[in-house]
Amino acid sequence: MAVVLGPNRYGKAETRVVRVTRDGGAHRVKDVNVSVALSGDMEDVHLTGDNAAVLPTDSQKNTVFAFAKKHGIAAIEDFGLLLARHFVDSQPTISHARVEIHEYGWERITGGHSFVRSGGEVRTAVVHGDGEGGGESVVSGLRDLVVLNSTGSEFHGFVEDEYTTLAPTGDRILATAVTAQWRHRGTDTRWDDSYRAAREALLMAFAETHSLSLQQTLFQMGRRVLEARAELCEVRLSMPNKHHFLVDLEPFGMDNDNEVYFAADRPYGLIEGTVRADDAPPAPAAWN
Ligand SMILES: O=c1[nH]c(=O)c2[nH]c(=O)[nH]c2[nH]1
Repeated sequence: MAVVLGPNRYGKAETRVVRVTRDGGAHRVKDVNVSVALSGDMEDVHLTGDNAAVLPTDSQKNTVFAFAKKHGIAAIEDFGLLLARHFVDSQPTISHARVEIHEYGWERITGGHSFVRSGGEVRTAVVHGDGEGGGESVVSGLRDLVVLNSTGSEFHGFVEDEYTTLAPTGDRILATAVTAQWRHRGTDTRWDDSYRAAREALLMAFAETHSLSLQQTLFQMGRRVLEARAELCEVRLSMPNKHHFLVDLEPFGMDNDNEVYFAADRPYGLIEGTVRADDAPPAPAAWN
């Protein structure tokens, strides 16, 4: 039996960078978490310990900080593309770069330099690049977008076996924390506009769908994003069903007309799916 090296990659994960841009007294803050993973000519380092092809992960981290200073951080997709191109184009031993960036939003409170962390959600981007002339792909998205409908949600007509105790309902709370990724057809995109519109489409679809299941809501959310944005071709959604159970108040002589709920944190149903345009090109590296 011969033993061979399989697919591999390496890089500095989770470099946390805060970039302050000072326009006079009005500051702007970009708060990001950058993970780089490089691959290429890495047989020797694994098989013999020869590091001649290895750009240290420490240098990768330093590059992230230096690029934040030199180029600033515009849309995280732009910053990811800059870094991916740099690593592949400057290093003969590196043929592919993956850069994943998470962004934490800050809103100005008052004056020029006081901020409050906005929402709980995190904006995400994954960029893959093979260097100049090679393929590039971008997947954008968000995590932890927490939403709740206090009515407009039903769940009934489901399978009932000998273990089913769930009562059908015509009116329940529907709540979830959306993780979504959407893939771009190309890289010539106004990333911030695209992100804002996709996020808005997700929210509007969640709010406006009279839901018969979280699965149905999921499909409507993905569909709305694709219908709103021609530059996008596929949406992947992962949504925990954050169950809210009506509390039995009868022992206290009170009724409960959908007013008092117990918000359970676990277990939760986990509803996941992708919604695709029927002309979507084959999925690129950033998607998988
Ligand atoms: O929207 C729902 N989908 C399910 O598949 C499911 N299963 C369950 O117990 N409650 C729910 N709700």
